[in-house]
Amino acid sequence: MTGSAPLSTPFDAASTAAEVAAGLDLTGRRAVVTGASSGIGIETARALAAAGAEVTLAVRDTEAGQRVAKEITGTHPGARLRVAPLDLSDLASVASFGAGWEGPLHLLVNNAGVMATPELRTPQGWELQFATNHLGHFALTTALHPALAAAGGARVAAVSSVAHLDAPVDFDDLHFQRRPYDPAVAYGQSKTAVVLFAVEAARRWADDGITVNALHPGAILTNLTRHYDSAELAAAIATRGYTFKTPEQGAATSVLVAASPLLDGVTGRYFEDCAEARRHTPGIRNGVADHALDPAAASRLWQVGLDLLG
Ligand SMILES: NC(=O)c1ccc[n+]([C@@H]2O[C@H](COP(=O)([O-])OP(=O)(O)OC[C@H]3O[C@@H](n4cnc5c(N)ncnc54)[C@H](O)[C@@H]3O)[C@@H](O)[C@H]2O)c1
Repeated sequence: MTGSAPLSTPFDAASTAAEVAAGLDLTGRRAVVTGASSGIGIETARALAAAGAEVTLAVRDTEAGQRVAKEITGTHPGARLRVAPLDLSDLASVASFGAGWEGPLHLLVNNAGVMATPELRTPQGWELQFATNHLGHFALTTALHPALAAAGGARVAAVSSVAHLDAPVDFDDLHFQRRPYDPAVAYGQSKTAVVLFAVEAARRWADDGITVNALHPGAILTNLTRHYDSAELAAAIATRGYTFKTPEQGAATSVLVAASPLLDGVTGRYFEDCAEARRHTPGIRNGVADHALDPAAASRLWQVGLDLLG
């Protein structure tokens, strides 16, 4: 993030993934979309495939992934889709996905996520939202780094959330062993970690030609919110001044960040509604928190990830 005005594009909150992808020719590009069996991930994969990319749907449930691949091929008969198993909360599964990847990878969309799940921890005892939303994607992206570097000009889109505004990373209690568990704070912390990951990866991988940006897709009714009380959710959305988008609109910023030439060379930034977000000011609808762009926290989190993953 520079001191200059935030980067804008001809697209906005109402734009759809198809509109952002229109005119793009991604023929010959290989893309991975995590969590592409549901919600925003489906529409991200659809738009990238429609633009000619070969898209791997990296999913926990491969039967669901196959159903989505079939449905996308129905709407776009030329779509080139693969389905591969990936469970981000299981490091062996992430390692297996990374080891199985052959050749360059041009576009990686770290889209999968969980929110306020009934299960709170992984078998290692890690807080599940942090482990899935951040650590799993950290492990995946670092495992795929050679493939990204080999692509020349690869892009990583890291799907965060406006919820990052609610919680910096608490380095003294990442897994809620000292403080009472609060699912919303845990989700917010995990999404701050996603932005910090983008900041640090952008810095580390600039010489490899890899750009890494984070984004908030908007508020979209998907399976994500199924563990949440709907009245509580609607109130939280209204308090923030948001209205709901469709999944097609929700995928627009992911497609912009992953593939649009409008963002060539742009790295380490945070986008929302198809534009770079302003620094957050309390009381104003959107923005990115200072705690999510802090280079010292980004560097520290990277080391924490390496230590946790061994
Ligand atoms: N829907 C919203 O309002 C909203 C708002 C802000 C951010 N987001 C973010 O957008 C992304 C997509 O969310 P969505 O709304 O489409 O939700 P969704 O629940 O419809 O999709 C999430 C996907 O992630 C997958 N996933 C969950 N845990 C996984 C794991 N351990 N390994 C692999 N895949 C896993 C799910 O199977 C699903 O396919 C998430 O990162 C979410 O946090 C969503």
